Amino acid sequence: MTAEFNDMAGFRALLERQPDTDSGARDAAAERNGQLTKPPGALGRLEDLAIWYAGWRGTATPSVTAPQVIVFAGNHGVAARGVSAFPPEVTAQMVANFEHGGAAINQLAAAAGAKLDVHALSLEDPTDDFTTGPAMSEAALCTALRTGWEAVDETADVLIVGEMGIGNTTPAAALAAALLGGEADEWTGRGTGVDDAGLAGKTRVVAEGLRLHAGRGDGVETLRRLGGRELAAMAGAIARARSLRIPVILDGFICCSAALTLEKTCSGALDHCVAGHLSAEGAHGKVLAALGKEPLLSLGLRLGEASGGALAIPVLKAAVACLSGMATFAEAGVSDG
Ligand SMILES: O=C(O)c1ccc[n+]([C@@H]2O[C@H](COP(=O)([O-])O)[C@@H](O)[C@H]2O)c1
Ligand SMILES: Cc1cc2nc[nH]c2cc1C
Repeated sequence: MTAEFNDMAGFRALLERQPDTDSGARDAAAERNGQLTKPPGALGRLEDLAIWYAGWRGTATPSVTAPQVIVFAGNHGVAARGVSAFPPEVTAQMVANFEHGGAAINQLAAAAGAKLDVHALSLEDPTDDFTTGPAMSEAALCTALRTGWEAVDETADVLIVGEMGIGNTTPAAALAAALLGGEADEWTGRGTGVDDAGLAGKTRVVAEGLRLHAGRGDGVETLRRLGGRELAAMAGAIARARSLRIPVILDGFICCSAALTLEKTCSGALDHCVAGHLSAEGAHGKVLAALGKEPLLSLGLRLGEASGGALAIPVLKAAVACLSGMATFAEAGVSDG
């Protein structure tokens, strides 16, 4: 569907009038969970996960049958500053690889029974280098937000968003630093594998960006100044999923920094999201802590492209299958405690 906003003010207004969880369905799911044939709490975090999902889907006995994974790709002016171990042309090359089925996410999405969509955002036109000015105009930001918004399949029952963008751990670090505070070096890491000199240069680039843009506006304005097209598209898709009451599994550091811009614009904007995994990029854990989200998995991944989110789909499916499919003590004739 066509997005319901034309400018940043319209997007902010939309974030403020998003639907909330269905507390009746959530409470009914919690009630049902308490009657299932297991000691109380014995399924650990799977129980909270399934109850959370039930609330967003509006039923005490939901199912997960239509997961959608979307990978957004973008290029970054700041990549010219030598912040990545790989050259910018790899972004478009990897998009071709996604389209030919050769990337990790093709296998992970298929293994999880998810549909995979890929959206490349103006790869031939990188964002502006944020050390010299804002990364994007308002129009460019809104075009990217709308790409994300319109990419969400209304019939999906869980959404995973991820990204591909050489250099994008630099804007992700800059966004996290600008919105959460602290020095640049607390937020930069090796990304695709920069060496010590590369990491030092990347940290200087983030510090330059912070001097120019930190404290100049809310999450959406900071996204315009320090973000990138694929980050904005992820934010737009996360917001659209909320409007459709589609729960979201977040991916790694770049995905969560993009999501953070929504939370900083409108508190509670990520209530329909869970953290799929903990990335090996060190600052990811700090972003998740700031968001109050505990990752479902911790497998040492630092790939992006929605990989950690996709890996969490089977965990969600299993949690929801238990909630909806298990027998109660009464049904099974098992004595409760
Ligand atoms: O998801 C993560 O936590 C993650 C951590 C490190 C790297 N990446 C991926 O690597 C690329 C960014 O790394 P870099 O070094 O080019 O900034 C981008 O395509 C991301 O998908 C992703
Ligand atoms: C090869 C490659 C694949 C990726 N997938 C996500 N980010 C990536 C970065 C590189 C360099």
